Amino acid sequence: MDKLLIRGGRRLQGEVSISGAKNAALPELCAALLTADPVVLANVPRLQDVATMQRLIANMGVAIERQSDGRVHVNASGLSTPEAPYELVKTMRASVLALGPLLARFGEATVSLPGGCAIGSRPVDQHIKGLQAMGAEIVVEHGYIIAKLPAGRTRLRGARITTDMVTVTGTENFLMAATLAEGETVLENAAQEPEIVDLAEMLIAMGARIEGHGSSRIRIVGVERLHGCEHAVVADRIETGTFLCAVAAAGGDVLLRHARADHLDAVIDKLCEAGVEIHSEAGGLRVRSNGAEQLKAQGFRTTEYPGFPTDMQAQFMALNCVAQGTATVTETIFENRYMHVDELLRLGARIQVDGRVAVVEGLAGSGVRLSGATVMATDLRASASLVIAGLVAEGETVVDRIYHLDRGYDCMEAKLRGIGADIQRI
Ligand SMILES: CC(=O)N[C@H]1[C@@H](OP(=O)(O)OP(=O)(O)OC[C@H]2O[C@@H](n3ccc(=O)[nH]c3=O)[C@H](O)[C@@H]2O)O[C@H](CO)[C@@H](O)[C@@H]1O
Ligand SMILES: C=C(OP(=O)(O)O)C(=O)O
Repeated sequence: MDKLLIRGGRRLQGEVSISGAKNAALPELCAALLTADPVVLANVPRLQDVATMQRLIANMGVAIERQSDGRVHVNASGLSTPEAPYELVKTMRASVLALGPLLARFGEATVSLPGGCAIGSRPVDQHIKGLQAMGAEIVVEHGYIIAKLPAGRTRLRGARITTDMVTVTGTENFLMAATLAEGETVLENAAQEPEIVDLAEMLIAMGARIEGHGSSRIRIVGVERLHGCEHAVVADRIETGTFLCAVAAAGGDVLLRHARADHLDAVIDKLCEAGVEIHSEAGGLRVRSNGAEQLKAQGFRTTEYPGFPTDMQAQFMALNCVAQGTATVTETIFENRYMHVDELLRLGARIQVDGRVAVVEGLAGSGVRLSGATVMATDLRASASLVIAGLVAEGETVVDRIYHLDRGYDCMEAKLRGIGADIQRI
């Protein structure tokens, strides 16, 4: 099983190319199931979840092929099996995104309850409730969501859907399902993440009638059919934020090519308050830092977009561990997203967790540094936080179970090595 060996203490210098967003590419691959025409997705990141989604879609009888230039061609004209079996979805939350498109185009879908990061119980009750409001008959049996249209109906019907909480993949499922439904669907309390906007733009390019994406109220008027399109996946704001934290902690001067500051305001504001220099320039985002010793730890509270993303909580916490002062972090989205804390403690971090609140006492100025050790990745962003900690720890850090990291980062260690980190896969 692969591990990462990191020798800490190197400054980071040069350029990194930010890949397409995992959390946009995955729904967009599912959106290709909504049409029998060819769809081409460009800027698709090379990562395990995308490979899993490709297998899942191919298993339905769909032609799907990745080209060497990062384009993925999908042709769902021959889709024969509207099913997502457990074996293929157990590692990936986003597999639930097959439900809306399959139901909308074929009137039936059988999708295993999804896996993904074990950061909370992560039910899909809102997805089911919303699709039921659109006329689907749904039962959950033997670990599968089995959905179909009632006898005599060929299309979902538009509905007003108000979810109990803001849900990203829930909003994406309803958005995709509603494009082919009869009549108007209004999504209240919709997620506003850039990945939702990117998906909506792709659907509009396929002929969908959508307005309000990027706000909490999205209106969709269903059409009878969608056509093919070519769409480029938006840059990954979480990969961007991860590299910003890595450079902030290790110190250095790096250009993040293709990165978009406008999708990461909450994180960039905190990094600037900490003392990191970040500005947009031709081709991307420039980050400069004199290293964590010079930075001030920052408190934050994770919330839905445009607030501080839960997917950046672990990486920013690693930075706080080595900065000056004490900071309070509150995780409001997932009830079990502090699994990196025990591993950071193994490296010598000072963190106390009480429920959803973590108090981090930064080591800068204390005369003590993080010291390299063997740690275990427990989920995707936890893995990234351990890599950041390893970049600044004294001596060697070995991060075990990096299959979590490979789920969601495109060649992370190669990109870090390219800017001077001493990191290798063993
Ligand atoms: C593939 C993908 O895009 N994953 C992202 C997506 O996950 P995902 O879409 O799974 O997260 P949600 O936005 O749905 O979850 C938000 C909260 O709502 C709860 N909930 C959600 C749906 C539901 O039916 N019932 C329910 O109780 C969840 O348990 C969680 O506490 O958004 C999360 C929040 O920004 C990110 O951390 C994930 O990276
Ligand atoms: C939690 C994440 O992914 P997933 O929803 O796919 O588990 C993530 O991307 O940080």
